[in-house]
Amino acid sequence: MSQSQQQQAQVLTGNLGYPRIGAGREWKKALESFWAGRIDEPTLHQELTTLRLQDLKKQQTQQLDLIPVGDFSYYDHILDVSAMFGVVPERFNHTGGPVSVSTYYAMARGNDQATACEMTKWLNTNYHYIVPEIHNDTAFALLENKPLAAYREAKQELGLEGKPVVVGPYSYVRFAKGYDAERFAEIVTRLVPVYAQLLSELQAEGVQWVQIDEPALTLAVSSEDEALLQQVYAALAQAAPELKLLLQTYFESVEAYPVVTALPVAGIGLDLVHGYEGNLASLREHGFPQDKWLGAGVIDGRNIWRADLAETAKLLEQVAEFAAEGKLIIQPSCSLLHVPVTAAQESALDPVLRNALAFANEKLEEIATLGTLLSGGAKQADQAAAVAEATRRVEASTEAVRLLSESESRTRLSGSPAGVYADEQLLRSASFQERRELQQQKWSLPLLPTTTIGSFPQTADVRKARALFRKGEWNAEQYDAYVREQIQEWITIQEEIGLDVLVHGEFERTDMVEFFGEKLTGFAFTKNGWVQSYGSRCVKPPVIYGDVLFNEPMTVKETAYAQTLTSKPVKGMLTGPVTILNWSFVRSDIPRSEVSYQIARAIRDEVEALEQAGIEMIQVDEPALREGLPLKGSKWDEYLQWAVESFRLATATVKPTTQVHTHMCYCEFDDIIEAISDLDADVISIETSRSHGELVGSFEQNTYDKGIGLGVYDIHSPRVPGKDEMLNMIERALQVLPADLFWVNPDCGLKTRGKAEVVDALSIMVDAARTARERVTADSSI
Ligand SMILES: CN1c2c(nc(N)[nH]c2=O)NC[C@@H]1CNc1ccc(C(=O)N[C@@H](CCC(=O)N[C@@H](CCC(=O)N[C@@H](CCC(=O)O)C(=O)O)C(=O)O)C(=O)O)cc1
Ligand SMILES: N[C@@H](CCS)C(=O)O
Ligand SMILES: [Zn+2]
Repeated sequence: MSQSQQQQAQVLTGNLGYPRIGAGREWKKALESFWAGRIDEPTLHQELTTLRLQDLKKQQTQQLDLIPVGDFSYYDHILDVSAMFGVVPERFNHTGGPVSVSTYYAMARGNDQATACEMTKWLNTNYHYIVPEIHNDTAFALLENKPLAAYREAKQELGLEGKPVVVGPYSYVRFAKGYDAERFAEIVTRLVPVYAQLLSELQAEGVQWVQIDEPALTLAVSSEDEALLQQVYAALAQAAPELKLLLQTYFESVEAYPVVTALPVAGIGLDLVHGYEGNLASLREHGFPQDKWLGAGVIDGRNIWRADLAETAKLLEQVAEFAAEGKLIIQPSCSLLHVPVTAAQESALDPVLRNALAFANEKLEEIATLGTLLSGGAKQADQAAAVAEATRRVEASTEAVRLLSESESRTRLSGSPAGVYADEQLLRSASFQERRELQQQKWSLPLLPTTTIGSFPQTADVRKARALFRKGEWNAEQYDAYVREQIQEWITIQEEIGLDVLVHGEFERTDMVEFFGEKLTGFAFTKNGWVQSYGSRCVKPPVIYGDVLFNEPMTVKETAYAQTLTSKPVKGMLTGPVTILNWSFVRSDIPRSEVSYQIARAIRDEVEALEQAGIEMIQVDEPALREGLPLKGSKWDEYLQWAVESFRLATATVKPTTQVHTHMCYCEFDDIIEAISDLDADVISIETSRSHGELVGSFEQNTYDKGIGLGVYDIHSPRVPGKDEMLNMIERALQVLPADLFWVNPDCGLKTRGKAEVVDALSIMVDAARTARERVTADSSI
């Protein structure tokens, strides 16, 4: 939109963040080439600059008023803030000045000298950020002004008046670790001058709008924090009075709404999709300040369905009532980092479904259309017709998708209606104590049994084999034979290493969710619907558009084959219903709980099929159970009830001697320990090592009374830890947990690692477990 049009417009349009991976995952390829030494640093900069500018040009074509700059990253945007403010842990030996690319990547991935910084889930998403390590006395300094550099580049190269984006001080410190909770306000206050400098430099450059992301404002905000926020934002407003600060919240409704909306900023961004009820209730109860812009997040940044633009326009009109004339910004509900780049490449998809999809680019089109519609003007009739047409298309495609799904499932989905399951479907037939004895007799495992989490390296070779199969150059027999070879090789390796419970290695799987989705009814798959999960690792979430149904056994062939190769137990490996749900793009016409129960019934069929095939140790992974936890505590009980019930529905019908395992990673466990215990799994393996043993602490305060494996080494780093390091982890855990319930395992699956490092690390792990075993046995015989 031109400057003069903008002046006349009654509303602005904006974006909050754009996927950084590129439509063809160019970003991932550039990063991985650099890490592998295939390209040098100048080439990395060049390739990422090209991509960054392309992304901005794409947004420019939509003629949005507020286009974010500085949201692009070389790895993670929280790590960018840490690098920018000199929050570099001592072990990386940073001696001042801007953080180098090698130190930046060492913080993210670790190197020979130093372990990586911890990584954890970004609120309730499948995106993982690098956790800032802040100590009580950390000194902050603005080592470089990244948003300013991004703004200058966009202006020089594209003539774009960008909107720099930065995570705000309150959220940055809340999502950091390493300081005492009572020092929180002091640390945030210490950061203020640095933010003030950053903003005043932007102001001096002539920047108009700055987006400050404060998603932590959707979490519980204490009264002390309210006072802190007032001080912080007063200081920032004073430092850069000419800047228009857009205080952006997302993923839920704002807490402390009256305080937040009274902060001295130019605009407040609200999520009107995932925070719809709460934010609308606050708008109704408290109104909206007439001196501020209201950023209306009406286009869903977390799902991939086209918006019903007529409905959205109605919502916008309703919301516009609260804002002063001409002070509305139409936006996505959050950054578009969480959706794929474009649906335009999905030509292989059923046209019915393809028509129903909107990825990042299509969402920006939707925003632009809404902007034109709400801005009025001479072409309003044309625009209304365009919106009506878009709406008709959505309605038609939604109806078509429903019919498509129903025709597949109508005759097959029978039994209890979702959510109403009898106890025999949800409860194991014996208590954990009874099962434990029976299982000990059956399995005769040594004290501190060793195992892994499921996957072994998905090498280039494994991926190539799958690609050949997909392209039709290999037939199913050739591909199966290749997978069997891999299984055989790794069963031998596991036996040689001396692990107690083996796995088949998951070589046949692209991804732990996509693989199951491909075999169930109700799922569709994109070709290029990639989303960043962490660093250069991407996932392609399946699309659940219909009722989910089991068709035929999905994992029995490979698992049973692996079991024929060894006398040691082979653990079956499944993904749990809540994780399949949370890592998919889910239909929005029925409650998520219902979809979860549908998946649970399908997984139960698989659990039973494995058991019938003689696989009597079965792991049902639920790494996304915690991620799905609502951000508001008031919504936890409802979620946990159906999430736990789904897991039990999937697993409870097995024999008492069948050992059910589960696994979780990348998350805090303290606050859901009770729910984890309610899953009634016989053994849980969890990630611990990247949090440097802190998680063990959460078990100190809680009495978890079932089998538990605490990860003893970080699988995200190529670094192979020494035996003493692992032994320390084990012995630290044994101070808290009874030895006869304790298992020894890595943090998570090993699919991202190379063969040599896995063999080394697991051999050391088994050695460490043996030593720990000897010590425990010696101690107990004294
Ligand atoms: C445990 N984790 C998972 C999360 N979410 C999931 N949905 N799945 C998970 O496992 N969230 C939390 C963590 C995040 N961890 C990871 C770990 C590893 C990855 C990863 O390795 N991603 C791969 C993509 C995996 C995949 O689908 N591979 C396909 C190959 C796809 C591909 O690249 N094809 C090529 C062509 C290949 C050729 O011709 O040679 C192409 O399209 O260009 C496969 O195996 O077949 C990644 O590469 O990023 C993700 C999350
Ligand atoms: N079984 C899976 C769990 C990842 S969370 C794996 O090993 O990759
Ligand atoms: Zn895991």
